[in-house]
Amino acid sequence: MALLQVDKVTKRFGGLVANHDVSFEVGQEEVVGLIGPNGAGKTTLFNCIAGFHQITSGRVVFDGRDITALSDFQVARLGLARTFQIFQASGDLKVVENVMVGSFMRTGSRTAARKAALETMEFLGIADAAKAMMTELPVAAQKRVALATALASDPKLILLDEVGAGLNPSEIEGLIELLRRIHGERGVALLLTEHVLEMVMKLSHRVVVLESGEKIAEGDPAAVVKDPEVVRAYLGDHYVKRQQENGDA
Ligand SMILES: Nc1ncnc2c1ncn2[C@@H]1O[C@H](COP(=O)(O)OP(=O)(O)OP(=O)(O)O)[C@@H](O)[C@H]1O
Repeated sequence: MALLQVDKVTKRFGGLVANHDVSFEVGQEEVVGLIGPNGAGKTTLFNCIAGFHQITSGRVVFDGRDITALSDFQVARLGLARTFQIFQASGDLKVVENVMVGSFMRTGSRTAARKAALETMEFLGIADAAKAMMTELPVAAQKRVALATALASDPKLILLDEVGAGLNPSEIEGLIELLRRIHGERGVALLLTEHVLEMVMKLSHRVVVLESGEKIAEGDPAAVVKDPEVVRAYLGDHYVKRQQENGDA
């Protein structure tokens, strides 16, 4: 059985339908990309899955359990972690204290939470920054702290909301490597929404495409980016032309 089942999810805000009848699955240890133009409904769908929004209709099943009616906190406790588009770390806290917010999902002990946070930071190569204040870190390091906070909760699945935004090409490469390690060495499944297509293409086993709240395509990343419907709705002809010039198509 799939780790995550999104089953005919619809989310309305008053008269606006942000997600309409969206269904897809994420397998155990799979990496799935969720792409689409601005306003397509990607973040809303994340919020529906993670228990931040009450969905209008449909069902979300995680690890064999119907989580549709659960709160964000209950969902996180079951092993479904997320990062936010804008990282809401507290600037008043040290880096390690931010990461402990994640480890407190698993333990009530401050000592154990601190130990788990430090181990996770070691794994992600940011142990040196443990005592720094969040505000002292550059953007790329803050993204790693966001990942560490999610990973410290010992999740089965992490939802990544535009973690590549604001990073330069070499920082993107570093992030891709890190996500590969989180997936490969920790066996964590990933669902990522991302406008940095290179990340989606390099990491995903499968891609789901949303437009105006509806799923318009799903499949192998290389095939999906050639789908005429996806080109029309999201990528544009210039993307296909550039790929052809690079000999990738
Ligand atoms: N809390 C809300 N109340 C009302 N409308 C909302 C709310 N959140 C999102 N929307 C609307 O739902 C639609 C989908 O927005 P959403 O942020 O999910 O898209 P997105 O695909 O994540 O976009 P982007 O790529 O720009 O982040 C938009 O029309 C947006 O204005």
